[in-house]
Amino acid sequence: MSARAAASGGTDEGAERGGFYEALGGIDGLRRLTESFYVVVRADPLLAPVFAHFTPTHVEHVAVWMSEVFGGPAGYTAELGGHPGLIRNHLGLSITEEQRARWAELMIATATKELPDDELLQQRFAEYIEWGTRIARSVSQPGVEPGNPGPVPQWGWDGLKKA
Ligand code: HEM
Repeated sequence: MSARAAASGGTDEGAERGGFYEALGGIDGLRRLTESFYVVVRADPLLAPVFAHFTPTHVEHVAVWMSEVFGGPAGYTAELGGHPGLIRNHLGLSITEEQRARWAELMIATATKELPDDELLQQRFAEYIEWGTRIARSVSQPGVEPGNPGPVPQWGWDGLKKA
């Protein structure tokens, strides 16, 4: 194990692979992913009605959010309300488990087409999506008072980084 990995309590994996955000292809890679994803979502009978008020900025904002989560620039915190802003976007949507699971399934399937063909990268990305969609669903239920969710979560080669 490298000194850097040992110091952070992680494994060698991240230290040897470079940044997770860079490996994803940076903002361009994430824009390709979100653009493709929402084409599929809007053709999906279960999800199309959920995204009836869809706007093109939605695609860009999801790419900016993911960039920050995966170690890129902190644009969502700087300009789009940070973690509380992301939570606010989902309040009151009453996302069902079926809708959450479909969203996750379509995003993970799109990632296999649009993101690099790297097993660990695809696995960590899928884990983030399973984790993040559960939070989106949970805060979307009626009557939820979000409180302070803290800073934007950080996700990398070792999964969720401890704050
Ligand atoms: C990792 C999981 C998720 C992430 C990162 C995410 C990200 C985002 C972001 C960044 C926005 C704001 C877009 C904007 O500013 O226009 C947003 C809005 C929205 N999300 Fe999510 N989302 C997730 C999961 C879900 C799921 C599972 C659903 C439903 C099945 C969902 C439904 C929506 C809807 C309907 C909006 C638009 C709300 C509105 O503006 O009226 N999201 N999401």
